[in-house]
Amino acid sequence: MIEIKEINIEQALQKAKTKAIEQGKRALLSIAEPIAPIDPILFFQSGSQYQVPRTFWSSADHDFFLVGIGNEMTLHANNDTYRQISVLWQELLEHTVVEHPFSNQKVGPIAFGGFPFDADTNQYWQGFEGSQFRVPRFLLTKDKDHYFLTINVMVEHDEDIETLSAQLVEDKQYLLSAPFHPLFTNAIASKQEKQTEEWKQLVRQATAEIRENKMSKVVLARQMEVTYHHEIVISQVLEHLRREQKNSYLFAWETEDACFVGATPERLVRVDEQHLLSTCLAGTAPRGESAEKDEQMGSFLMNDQKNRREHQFVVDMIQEAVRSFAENVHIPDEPQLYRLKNLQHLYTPVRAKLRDEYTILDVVAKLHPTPALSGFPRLASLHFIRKYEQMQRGWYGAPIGWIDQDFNGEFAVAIRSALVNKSSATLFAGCGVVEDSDPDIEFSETTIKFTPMLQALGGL
Ligand SMILES: C=C(O[C@H]1C=CC=C(C(=O)O)[C@@H]1O)C(=O)O
Ligand SMILES: [Mg+2]
Repeated sequence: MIEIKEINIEQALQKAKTKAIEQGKRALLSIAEPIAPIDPILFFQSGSQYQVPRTFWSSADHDFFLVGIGNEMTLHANNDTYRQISVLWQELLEHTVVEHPFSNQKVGPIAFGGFPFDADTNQYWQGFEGSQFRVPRFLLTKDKDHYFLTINVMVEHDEDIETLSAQLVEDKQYLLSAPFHPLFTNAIASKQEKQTEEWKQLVRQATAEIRENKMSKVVLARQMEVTYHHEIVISQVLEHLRREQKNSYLFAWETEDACFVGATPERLVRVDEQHLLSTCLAGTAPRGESAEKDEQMGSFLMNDQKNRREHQFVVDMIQEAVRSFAENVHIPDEPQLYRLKNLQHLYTPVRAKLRDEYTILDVVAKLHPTPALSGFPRLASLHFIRKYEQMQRGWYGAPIGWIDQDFNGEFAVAIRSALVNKSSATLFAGCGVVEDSDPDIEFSETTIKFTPMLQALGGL
């Protein structure tokens, strides 16, 4: 059995080598095969053995996972990031040999990555400069009950195929059969919310500027620093998030010494064969302790003018943007409730048919940042954030997701997240400030928004 697969890998490698010789440039080989069921988090954990960057993605219903081990190729763009990533991806695909028969599955060449919140500031986190998309060497796809392993490997014109093939088979076997390492709880050493009084003062300043008509809404973020007694184990964090944060995308993006990880409820856009799904998610209330209280909180949220306004800015903007490149746009008139473990939000789905001349990256470029993350109007609110917010957003609040070779894919907005660095973590939370925002209420809204990550990291 194994022998047959080895021969297949060798044959495929040979094909890629021939392409590399023909094109005078190394070629990417992408081969995929069905595999026995394996837990995506276990697969992610197995990758820690190799000290290579890992990536993790789960859809909000936790039915679809993409887990990457290693970094075979990075697409990196600093300027004109959306277009550049699109061009780099197309170029790479032209040098790719795809060997698998699964046309309806999300396997083969897939790039997973993110954009910075504000590409125009150059205030990046270390290791998260610009926009980066990664084609992992090993990619696990779990689509409901179907499991696949893709191997992506760059092949040189003079590649030693026998050696490379043996290495790939050995690594693959390790990754698919690694033992489960027991998880432990990260113990918290210290916790500090940054500049809380200054932050409330900034909310006051924002409401004042809104009343002066300088803008209508601005989303202000704050951060919390937490340190632990041990190095944080990302698979442990993901396991906790998978258990506790239903209705949320799970993501992790590792660099050499950091990891950006989170569980966000906010879809930016999904495109599947030009079927577009976007989401307006803004306006927040806590969950009630009893069913009755929860209902009360929900109906308060549905009827609260402040939250409805916060939400409507997002609906209006996304509606206008989607209409500019799609047909058959469907948007319900009224929002509904989107319930999470610690919070409930106002939610409006947007469905449309993307015109053929556009791809998901055009949509991301146009939608980000929505008024759920910057405010409205976009430029005035971004100006306020750039000038006054006392932190670097980096990839927080920015699009994170994946694209396949046909430009199908999905992007979430990276909120409810943390930047983890060995034994410390920076958590992020923001909220929409409108004319009648109360600084104390906005402050407690952001406090609740820290909770999911704080719990997952072991800090509560
Ligand atoms: C900016 C965040 O949330 C946004 C998404 C949903 C609801 C929001 C709100 O009600 O303020 C925010 O716009 C965050 O969680 O960091
Ligand atoms: Mg809010």
